[in-house]
Amino acid sequence: MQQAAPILITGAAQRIGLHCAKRLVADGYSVIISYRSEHEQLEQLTQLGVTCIQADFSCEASILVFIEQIKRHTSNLRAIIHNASMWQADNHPSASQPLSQLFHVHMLAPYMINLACAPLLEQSPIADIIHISDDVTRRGSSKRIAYSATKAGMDNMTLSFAARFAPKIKVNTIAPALIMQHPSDAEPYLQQAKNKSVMQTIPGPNVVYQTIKYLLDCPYTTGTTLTLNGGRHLL
Ligand SMILES: NC(=O)C1=CN([C@@H]2O[C@H](COP(=O)(O)OP(=O)(O)OC[C@H]3O[C@@H](n4cnc5c(N)ncnc54)[C@H](OP(=O)(O)O)[C@@H]3O)[C@@H](O)[C@H]2O)C=CC1
Ligand SMILES: Nc1nc2c(c(=O)[nH]1)N=C([C@H](O)[C@@H](O)CO)CN2
Repeated sequence: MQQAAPILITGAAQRIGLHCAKRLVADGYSVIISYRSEHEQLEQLTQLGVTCIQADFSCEASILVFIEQIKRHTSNLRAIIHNASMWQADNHPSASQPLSQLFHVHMLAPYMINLACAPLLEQSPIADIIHISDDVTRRGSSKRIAYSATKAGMDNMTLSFAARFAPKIKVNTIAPALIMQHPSDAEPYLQQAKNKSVMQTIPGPNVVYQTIKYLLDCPYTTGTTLTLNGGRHLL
């Protein structure tokens, strides 16, 4: 009897991806994650039965290696969630480095993985690709031009892949604003961030999981961006 098709979530050894991987396991899904660097949570994920595959998407060759590892591990997939990301500023000695690095992780890796793994998704009666983008693409970012531009490229890929893969595979974007803080974030920064939305809160990672579950469960939503920004666009 074929095992339930796993869900692949990239960059899930910490923070939002880790929370969503654990919730997917708790909800009965088989889960594969990618991770770039070692995290203490990897042992707990492994004990939960999660397959953890090391991958650095900053070069094409390592993306290809990762794809081969996925194909060796499973012949089918329920969903792919492209969560891996760097919140990188533009102030780098090499002018090209931020855009090149962020292009690889936010666009080239999802593009290559989607094309190569579509046949695995098509083995599932219902299949999803979810790009985790950022609400910042609505306005751009003066300090993170490369980050915002490559996330916008991811948004556009949602439209193209949704048209290409329908009706077997749904393709959607989740566009969060501030979801969870960093340990280094000071209270004045956090209060300033809360004031940027009418909801005046930092919701935590479960709102992303709730949105993922909606997309997994809804058979009719594709080519859509679901915004999780507390109403920032209203201010
Ligand atoms: N946190 C928030 O408030 C918001 C998050 N988002 C988006 O939500 C998603 C999850 O956010 P968050 O959990 O904070 O993300 P993180 O910044 O924690 O990044 C998630 C993972 O991506 C991995 N990663 C980074 N670069 C690469 C690479 N080149 N190859 C492979 N993996 C890589 C990191 O690995 P490593 O641990 O080795 O660095 C990290 O574990 C992201 O796409 C983010 O852009 C959008 C808006 C707000
Ligand atoms: N890869 C990441 N992208 C983003 C992060 C993050 O921590 N990692 N955080 C944000 C927040 O909205 C920003 O306010 C800083 O926490 C945006 N994207």
